[in-house]
Amino acid sequence: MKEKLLHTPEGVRDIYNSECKRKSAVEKRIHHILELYGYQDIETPTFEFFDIFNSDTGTVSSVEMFKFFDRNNNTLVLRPDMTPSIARSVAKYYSACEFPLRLSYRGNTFLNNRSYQGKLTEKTEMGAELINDDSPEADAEGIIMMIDCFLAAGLTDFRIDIGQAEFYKGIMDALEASEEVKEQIHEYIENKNALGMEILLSDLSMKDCYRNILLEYNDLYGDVTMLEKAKKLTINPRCQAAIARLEEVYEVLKLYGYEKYVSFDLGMVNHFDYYTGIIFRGYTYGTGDAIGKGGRYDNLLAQFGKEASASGFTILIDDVLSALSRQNISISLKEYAYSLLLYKSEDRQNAIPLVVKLRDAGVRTELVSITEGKMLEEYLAFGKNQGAEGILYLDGENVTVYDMASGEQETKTLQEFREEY
Ligand SMILES: N[C@@H](Cc1c[nH]c[nH+]1)C(=O)O
Repeated sequence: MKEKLLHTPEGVRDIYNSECKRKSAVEKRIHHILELYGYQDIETPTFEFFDIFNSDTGTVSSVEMFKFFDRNNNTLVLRPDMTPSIARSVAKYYSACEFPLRLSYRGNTFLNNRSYQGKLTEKTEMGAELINDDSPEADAEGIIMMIDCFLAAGLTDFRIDIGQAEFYKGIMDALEASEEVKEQIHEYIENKNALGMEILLSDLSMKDCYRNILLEYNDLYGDVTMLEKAKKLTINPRCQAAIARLEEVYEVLKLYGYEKYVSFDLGMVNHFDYYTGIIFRGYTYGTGDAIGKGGRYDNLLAQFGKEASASGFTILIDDVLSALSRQNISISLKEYAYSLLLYKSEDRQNAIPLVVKLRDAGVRTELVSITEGKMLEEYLAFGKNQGAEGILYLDGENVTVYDMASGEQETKTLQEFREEY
């Protein structure tokens, strides 16, 4: 029975000790980037009414959500996606604002999928949304920030793939085919199944320009030169405009010197229906799935009563962390330098002013009273395991400093020690 009490449900887990420290360090760095671009923090609730995420929103499908009821029988869901919550909140609190609004967030999202290959159903996301700006610069800003966030986290080898929801929609809306056929086409594009597409199209009559583009879909991937090729394949004005937009975004990326990080993928299929323009995903080695996702969603806020353009992205923090460990990239925890101050209860009147002084000086210090019957060595081992860089031991009028990295120790009088800090 006791043993069972120690388990967590499938798909969720504890994050503790050094892993938790690494996670906080990465979050801190990413947050710094979001702040540098002028984004302001916002918090929304962990659960919301089901309607915020219903099928009109175009987010995760209903079966993938954790649902429950409140005492008035309203259906609630653990948020599966941060973006609709931000859209709801903006429509409510910034309804009259017409200027660019930059909001950033950190929060956990929940997907009720079968957890396979150790995939988690609870994920920590950090992201940013830019509302009331429909410019190519705004599209580019999300991509540029995602790159800066990856760099700040310590990744060096990553790639951002950029697609266009409008390009795909341009073709699909112009295509005279049944919904069933369109769904099949969607699936073949998503799975990059060129043979399936060829067989499907051989039985269908359609304009050559659409047939050609569907047959070439798998090859609509690569650097900016691929866009030239795609432009020649279609005269559809929506598709042309969609490509022109990508070219404009590319120009902005070049001004930042960030074009080296990006590739274009017109075969990228929206994972959410709310996207209306550019879509992008960040990939690195050591994780199969994207570690960052984003795009433009100009119709979502209208669902909550505010007509406003919007774009943004999110970074999957847990996946960034596992990529960093698989790539053997260590995260310096220097900014988290910390120590333990050990004292015996009879020295409390000296220990408290001392710990206050240390904290005032910016040293992160845990105050630990030594339990009778326990050995100092046991505490030193515990502190080392906790990642403490230094341990102080207050014993009457003396303070001994143990340097955990070098193993050296030095004893000073309390007076001498106070004068140093
Ligand atoms: N919420 C999206 C990412 C995003 C943020 N803003 C725009 N898109 C996702 O989870 O995939």
